[in-house]
Amino acid sequence: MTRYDAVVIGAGQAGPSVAFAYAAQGRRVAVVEMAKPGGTCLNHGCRPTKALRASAVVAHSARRAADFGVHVGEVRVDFGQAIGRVHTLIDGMRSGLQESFDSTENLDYVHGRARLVGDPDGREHTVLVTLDDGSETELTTGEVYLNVGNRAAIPPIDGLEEVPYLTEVELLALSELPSHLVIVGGGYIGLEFGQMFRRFGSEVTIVAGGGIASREDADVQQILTDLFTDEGIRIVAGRPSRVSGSTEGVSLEVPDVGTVTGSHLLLATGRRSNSDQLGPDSGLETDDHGFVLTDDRYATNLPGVWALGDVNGRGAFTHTSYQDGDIYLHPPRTVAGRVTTYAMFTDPPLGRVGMGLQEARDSGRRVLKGEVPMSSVSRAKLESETTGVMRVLVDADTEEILGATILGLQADDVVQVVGVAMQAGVRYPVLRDALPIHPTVSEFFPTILGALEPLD
Ligand SMILES: Cc1cc2nc3c(=O)[nH]c(=O)nc-3n(C[C@H](O)[C@H](O)[C@H](O)COP(=O)(O)OP(=O)(O)OC[C@H]3O[C@@H](n4cnc5c(N)ncnc54)[C@H](O)[C@@H]3O)c2cc1C
Ligand SMILES: NC(=O)c1ccc[n+]([C@@H]2O[C@H](COP(=O)([O-])OP(=O)(O)OC[C@H]3O[C@@H](n4cnc5c(N)ncnc54)[C@H](O)[C@@H]3O)[C@@H](O)[C@H]2O)c1
Repeated sequence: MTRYDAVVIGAGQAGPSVAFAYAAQGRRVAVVEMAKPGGTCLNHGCRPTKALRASAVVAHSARRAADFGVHVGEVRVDFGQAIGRVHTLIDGMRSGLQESFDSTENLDYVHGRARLVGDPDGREHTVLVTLDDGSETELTTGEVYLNVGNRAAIPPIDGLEEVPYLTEVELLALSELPSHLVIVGGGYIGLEFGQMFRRFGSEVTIVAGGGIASREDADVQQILTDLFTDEGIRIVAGRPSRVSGSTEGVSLEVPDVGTVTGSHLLLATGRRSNSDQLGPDSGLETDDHGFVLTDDRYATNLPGVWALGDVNGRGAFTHTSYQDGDIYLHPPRTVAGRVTTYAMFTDPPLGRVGMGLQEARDSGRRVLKGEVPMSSVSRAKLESETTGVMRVLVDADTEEILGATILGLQADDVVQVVGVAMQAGVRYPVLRDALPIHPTVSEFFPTILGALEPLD
């Protein structure tokens, strides 16, 4: 048994910063990680996918090069080389993080699966760690930081246990390009991977319950549907009822649609909390989805146990998880009132913050809407990237900015202008009257906010 001042479970986005800060203060800290340091984002999430996306964007640009007067000859994608580049980048980042753990005084990095036996009085919690050789070690502490994240949710489809299927983890481990990738799920993961693999040369079919990007405004769904269809991706609206093996690889029965076949099957139907990995004796209170309930400074129902990152259900992104650690380390900051800005990295990307159209209609407020199609934005025209729309919603009475939806060139960065304004509580005339740079996408905010109309 070893005693620590604090134990961090999960080396994802939030826990390491808490561990490094405590170790620097001379406190004795253990970080327990069952997989690889860096969690989902570094190993099979944001970073490898955005590195791979860069290859897909280059392939797409090369195919369009002649439109810009540049002649490159036949475009051939070497998937092995593209994924090799990803692994080199990620391996380098991961070893940098591992070195930081290994070289930090007062910090022990423990590789194993942790179970929590929470002390309801908060005096002494026990963390039981199953090590790689199957043995168990016991850590005791007065402070536990849970940073255990999420994993892919596997949908209940008949026959699934009899066919090989992939989540993002196995997809990113492939060294050969699938000839036909069937993706179940039309959310962020399904769309980002679907477009990339199509651009690498796979046939791609997306089977999406509720259609693609189903949480977004209807026009955004339509633009993305048209874009994906134009790129040769087949979109099937429905939920598979049965999966089986076929000569090609897999075969899915989709009610009212028929049979969909492909060589590989990727499941991207949402995430589930890893709180169950902490064992049955944690004593933690969770909601119906397994997210650990916390107050605005991440305290759980167990005194001396805090939950940071995806596992607290207050965000589902690397930036929200990382910021949880930062907020926790800087009292009296709290997560209350956080404005979450986020992006889906299709090409072009979708940038989002605050309300969409339906939420604004349902809000009971008097809402004004300003929008322009990307085809009117000079920068987009100059770069021949005119797909998309820019939209901002504001409250007619209070002049609050309620939300923005930007699908188009550089939307992942551009939307942050609105996100910062919302977080700062800026009223829309301030953004309308600010001086933007020409020719940028952001220069259209004054135009949009100068021509607001009532939301129908
Ligand atoms: C394909 C994909 C693409 C994504 N792209 C983006 C993006 O572009 N931008 C973005 O902001 N977000 C993106 N995300 C989401 C982002 O990766 C997560 O929101 C983020 O990683 C959450 O961080 P976290 O620290 O809360 O958890 P995680 O990063 O998941 O870390 C949790 C860690 O806890 C460990 N763990 C769990 N249980 C135990 C246990 N019992 N014992 C020991 N260790 C344990 C896990 O092994 C893991 O390493 C993407 C996700 C996926 C899957
Ligand atoms: N760019 C980013 O920030 C980024 C990228 C990827 C993932 N992520 C994070 O990961 C999370 C999970 O992404 P995701 O794409 O797996 O989930 P999601 O919740 O975004 O989308 C899942 C989709 O699958 C559909 N679906 C569910 N069950 C189905 C079934 N049985 N058959 C057919 N369709 C079904 C749903 O209708 C939904 O549209 C995101 O919410 C996000 O937080 C973020």
